[in-house]
Amino acid sequence: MAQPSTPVSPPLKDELDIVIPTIRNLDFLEMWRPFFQPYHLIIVQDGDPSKTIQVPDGFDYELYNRNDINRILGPKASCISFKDSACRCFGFLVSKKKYIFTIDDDCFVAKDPSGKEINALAQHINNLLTPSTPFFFNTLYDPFRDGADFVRGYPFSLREGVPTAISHGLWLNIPDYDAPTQLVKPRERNSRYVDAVMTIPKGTLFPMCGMNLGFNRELIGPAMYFGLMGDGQPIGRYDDMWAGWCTKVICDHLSLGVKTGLPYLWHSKASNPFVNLKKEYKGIYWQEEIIPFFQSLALPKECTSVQKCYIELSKLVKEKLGPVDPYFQKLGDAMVTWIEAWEEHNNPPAQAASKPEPNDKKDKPSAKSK
Ligand SMILES: O=c1ccn([C@@H]2O[C@H](COP(=O)(O)OP(=O)(O)O[C@H]3O[C@@H](CO)[C@H](O)[C@H]3O)[C@@H](O)[C@H]2O)c(=O)[nH]1
Ligand SMILES: [Mn+2]
Repeated sequence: MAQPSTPVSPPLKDELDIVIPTIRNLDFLEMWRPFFQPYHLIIVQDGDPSKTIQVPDGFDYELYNRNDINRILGPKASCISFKDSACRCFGFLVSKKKYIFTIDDDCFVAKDPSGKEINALAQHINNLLTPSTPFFFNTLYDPFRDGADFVRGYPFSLREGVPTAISHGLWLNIPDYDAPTQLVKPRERNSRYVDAVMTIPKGTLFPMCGMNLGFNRELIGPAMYFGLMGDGQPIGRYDDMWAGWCTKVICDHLSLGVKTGLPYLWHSKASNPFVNLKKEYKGIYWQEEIIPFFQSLALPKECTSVQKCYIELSKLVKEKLGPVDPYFQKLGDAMVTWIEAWEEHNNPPAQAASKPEPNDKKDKPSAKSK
């Protein structure tokens, strides 16, 4: 007699949080319910904290607004952006899980060329649980994928690969273009589905987009700071780019891997290119100085942890980019504040026996699932 099959637990069910920055409603979750419902959500509500964001029933979540961020971080809340999707990194900081998947609230389930709905989360998990190959490019792309392998001439000494820290997914429909490109190509849509995952080679930077992103929080979390953007800042929409450049140079230094390609999701909403231009324009010319800075960066061998790398990076940002604009002095300081906040919430000093238990009411979210 056939044995009843034991239900298979969703992969990393208790080891992964889904972080969503939002200024809108969260109806998009209905389409993701089959894939997301087993997982815990961390919702970072940006903008007016007095606004109530409805979370569809049946999801396990905690929701933080700006009042929570200020209460939980105190003065260190100054490093968390306001009125920019950069606020999502607060969710990375308060998570207690090993893995993070972050997604924008205008991103939906896409279909692959066969018409099958894509479980983007499962693909990110697979990307993160299989090694990367940053030191030698495999021309058949991801060698750890079913039906592929290392090609002839690939050194056997390199075939073990390295741990994967980041999985960068892509988008059908509205591509993540900058404002000038959006302005000249307002109707361009991405319909090209490229069935590939590849490791971004060591020494190569890339424009990391935050709308469909997975990462191993234990390997690279302290460097996933999305910078000072939005309200009160001279720049916006470079949050994920900044985090991508910082994390990539640190991954290269620590021999960790970054993958890009599958999974795709369906990006539905084109933000206003004129508004975006106002947010981006300084970044468009600053990056001509920022990229050579990251490309020429050499972190000392004494930097053996992400935190040490990041603190060293913050010093170099102030020293080398400070002359570009005083903003980078502020950003360098905010990078240090971020690490201090990260350590406070993730590696607190052992509580002396005599000290009272910390009042964890302080760290409670505004709202959470029933
Ligand atoms: O002030 C804000 C604005 C938006 N959000 C939330 O952030 C994401 C992305 O917002 P949106 O989809 O409107 O913007 P896009 O231009 O498509 O975003 C791309 O640019 C990057 C911006 O840095 C972003 O990562 C890319 O996807 C949504 O969830 C909004 O609700 C916010 O929190 N605060
Ligand atoms: Mn969007």
